[in-house]
Amino acid sequence: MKIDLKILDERMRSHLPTYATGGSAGLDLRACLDEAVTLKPGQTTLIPTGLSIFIKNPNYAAIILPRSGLGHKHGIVLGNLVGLIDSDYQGQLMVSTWNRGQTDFVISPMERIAQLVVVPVQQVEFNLVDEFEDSDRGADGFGSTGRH
Ligand SMILES: O=c1ccn([C@H]2C[C@H](O)[C@@H](COP(=O)(O)OP(=O)(O)OP(=O)(O)O)O2)c(=O)[nH]1
Ligand SMILES: [Mg+2]
Repeated sequence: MKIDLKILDERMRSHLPTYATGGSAGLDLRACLDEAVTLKPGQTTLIPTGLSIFIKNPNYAAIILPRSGLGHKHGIVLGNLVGLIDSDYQGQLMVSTWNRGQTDFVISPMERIAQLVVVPVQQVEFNLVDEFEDSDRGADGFGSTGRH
C-alpha cells in the first residue's frame, strides 16, 4: 500500500522512514532538529519530524508508539502515550516526547525517537437500542474473570 508523503525539511530526504526488517511493523520516526534538545526528567517537548503524510483512505490510520529501547532503558515515551494520525491529517507528523525517567536525556538531530504503525480502521454507525442481546460477559469487567 502506498501513502502520500511530503518532505517538509530537505534534510529528511536521505532519512525517510523505512522498515528496519522485512517483518517490521513500525517505521522509525526521526527528530528533525537543528541542534540537540535536552529533556529534563518529567519534561515533555513536541519534536517535529520534518515529514507529513496524507493517508486519505478513512479505512486506515497511523499510530505513533514509543520505541521500546528508549522507553524501557531511558524513560523516553510519548506525552500523549499514543499518537493517532487521522487519515485526513496533512500537517507535520509531531512526536510528543516525554522523559518519564530520572535523568536528563539528550535527543540528537536525526535520532530515531518513535515509530509509526499504519493500522486498518473501521468507521461505524450507531444502532440505538434499549437493551443488548445477552452475551457471555454481560457488564462484568475490570478483572472480573476467574473470580466465580
Ligand atoms: O502524536 C501525535 C498525535 C496527533 N498528531 C496530529 C495528527 C492527528 O490527526 C492530529 C489530531 O490529533 P488528535 O485528534 O489526537 O488530537 P486532538 O487533541 O483531538 O486535536 P484535534 O481537535 O485537532 O482533533 O494531530 C500528531 O502529529 N502527533
Ligand atoms: Mg481529535
